[in-house]
Amino acid sequence: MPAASHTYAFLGPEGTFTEAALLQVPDALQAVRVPASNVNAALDLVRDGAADAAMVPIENSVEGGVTATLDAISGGPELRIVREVLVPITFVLVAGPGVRLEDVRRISTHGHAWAQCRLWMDKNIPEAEFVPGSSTAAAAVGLLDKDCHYDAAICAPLVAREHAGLSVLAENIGDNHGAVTRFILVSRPEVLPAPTGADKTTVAVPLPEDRPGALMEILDQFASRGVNLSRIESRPTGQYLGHYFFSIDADGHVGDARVADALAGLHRISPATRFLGSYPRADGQASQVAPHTSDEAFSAARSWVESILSGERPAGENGFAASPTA
Ligand SMILES: O=C(O)C(=O)C[C@]1(C(=O)O)C=C[C@@H](O)C=C1
Repeated sequence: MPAASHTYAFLGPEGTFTEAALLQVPDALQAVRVPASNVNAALDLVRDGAADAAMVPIENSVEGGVTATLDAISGGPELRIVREVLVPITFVLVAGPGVRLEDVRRISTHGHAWAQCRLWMDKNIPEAEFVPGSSTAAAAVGLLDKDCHYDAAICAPLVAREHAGLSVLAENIGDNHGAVTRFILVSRPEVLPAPTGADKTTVAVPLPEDRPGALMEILDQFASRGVNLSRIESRPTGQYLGHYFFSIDADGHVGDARVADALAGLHRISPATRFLGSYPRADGQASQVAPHTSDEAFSAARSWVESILSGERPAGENGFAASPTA
């Protein structure tokens, strides 16, 4: 993990939910924080060595995966997820001075924010037109520009509080009041956080082509080793029509024997599988491990095979038959 004097990039500008996620990382409070205009730009700062790590959104409880992030970390020079952060999401509708709710037609925000306020919009501003913004905060700050071509923005309450020129037209406009976005802190590939017992592992697995049951085989690598999946999404690789990869979050750490064995299985099936990191779960929830998938069970199984190969008398050679002297 980067030390306190390091540099963190994030999807900016100041006031994004991504910045709120970064501010949950204790090191980041004293560090240099560099806002980037999009997810790719934030990750490139890490790849180029200009930042030690970048905070980017990956998943929202209402709208699902942030495809810009899923795609950006799965291609290009390798990166590693070193931490995840959860942020509760609350939206406000803001406008410049003198604008009334009934005047609002064109509204700018991030696509994921717009998707989380659809029902409120249908009910309150049915004629609303979405103007895509690079982030919620960028859309809000854009209202202060004299050439702004939209009437209002959807952003975090904090942004409205920090800019005197913005007034709140409506509060709590998200359709799901329990919405949460998950963010990841991404570093260069040499970083691997130690196992904690409550970890998550992320991989990108290209689907082998023209192979019936390939997805079943991929899923079976996890299922047969007792590894739970918390997210699986298919994304086009972009190479040609019909070529997909799966972005997968699994419970556990690559240092856990069952996870390492599942990853080795994935690599046999799909050699271009990309390991994207093992890192502590934000909710601290420990993985459920069945006795036959524990590290001890894997170690005992390996020793048993090795003893067979070495010609030693394998422990438990008497097998399961009842001993005649028992
Ligand atoms: O625009 C922001 O404030 C962001 O941090 C991005 C983002 C996202 O990508 O989902 C983060 C949280 C909200 O769900 C809406 C937008």
